[in-house]
Amino acid sequence: MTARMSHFPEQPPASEVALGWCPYFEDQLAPDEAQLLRMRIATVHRTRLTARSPSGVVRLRLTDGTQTAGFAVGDWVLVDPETDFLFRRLDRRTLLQRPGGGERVPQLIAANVDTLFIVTSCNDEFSPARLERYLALANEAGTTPVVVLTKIDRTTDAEGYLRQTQALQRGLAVVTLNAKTPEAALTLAPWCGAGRTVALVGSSGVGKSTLFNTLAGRSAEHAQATGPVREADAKGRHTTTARSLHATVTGGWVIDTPGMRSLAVGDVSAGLDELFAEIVDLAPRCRFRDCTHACEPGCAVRAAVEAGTLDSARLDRWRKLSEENRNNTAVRTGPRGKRIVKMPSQGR
Ligand SMILES: Nc1nc2c(ncn2[C@@H]2O[C@H](COP(=O)(O)OP(=O)(O)OP(=O)(O)O)[C@@H](O)[C@H]2O)c(=O)[nH]1
Ligand SMILES: [Zn+2]
Repeated sequence: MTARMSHFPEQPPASEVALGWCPYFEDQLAPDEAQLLRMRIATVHRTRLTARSPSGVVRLRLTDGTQTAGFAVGDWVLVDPETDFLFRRLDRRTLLQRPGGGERVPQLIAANVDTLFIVTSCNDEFSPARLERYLALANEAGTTPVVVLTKIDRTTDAEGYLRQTQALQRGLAVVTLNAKTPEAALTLAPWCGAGRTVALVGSSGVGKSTLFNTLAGRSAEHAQATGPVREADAKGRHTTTARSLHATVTGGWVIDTPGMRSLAVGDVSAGLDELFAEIVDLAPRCRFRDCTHACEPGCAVRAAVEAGTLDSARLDRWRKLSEENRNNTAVRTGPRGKRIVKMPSQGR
């Protein structure tokens, strides 16, 4: 695969499909909605929304009482071509959000992200427990997690980090790279092709900004271009706004919002069953249906630990996360009718 480096400065997408439009959204259209523009939310502000289409970025006109907090960067919306009035938002394929406590509504971070790059380094920062929390978050949001192990140039044991990471979830994609080299964009290209949307999460200092600049085709000298840009609003005035939906050098999109960067590990944690599938699979073989795999006789999970086929540290981490999950479940209904499960913001 060859990276198209000509995307800098940012080109508008060639088509809606190149912007991420797919049958999932097409199927939601009523016959009389065919003439409406399909646009993707690029920025969300307190009182205004901007959206992107192959013809450029516009500030949407909103009917009185529209709550911008109900929109996320990456959302698909239908827009009146004559007036730029926002008609309606389409259902999301995936949603990353920070649950609000008590009466507070959840804060929407990014929608329709296909792949969540979970970034960590091949050094002391590496932590299976932290990665598992991010994996639970990605699973819950409906995005495909890919673990990106950076600073491969600083370790002699890249294989070891790779092996430990692959053991964390069945079928998990893991890549190793030096984020500072241009080849990093090629390594990530399989997830960043035309119409694909990605986002980056991870602790401070693991290389997210470096990777973002590589993906968006920005050299270190132009890195400040990731900050606020001046943009003409509907009345022609210039306002400062942080662009949040950026073209990648391989034809995809990378979402970068402040909320994305600080997405706390442990804000969300369903997706645990997908993460700990090997334990879920063993559980029906336990003598008791409600076995907690702690001290019950006839426990197939503990038998697997004794037989050496299941790591006891892994079982400990499963227990800890599941317990937190039970103690902190906020019973609410998610956007797709899914239960949203809240965990305390441990380790923040
Ligand atoms: N040697 C090496 N250095 C790297 C690599 N990735 C990042 N760095 C360096 O690590 C430091 C931190 O990288 P950033 O990209 O700023 O990390 P970040 O995750 O964006 O950090 P925050 O902005 O604090 O969240 C910088 O000095 C990078 O140049 C890598 O793969 N190899
Ligand atoms: Zn058991």
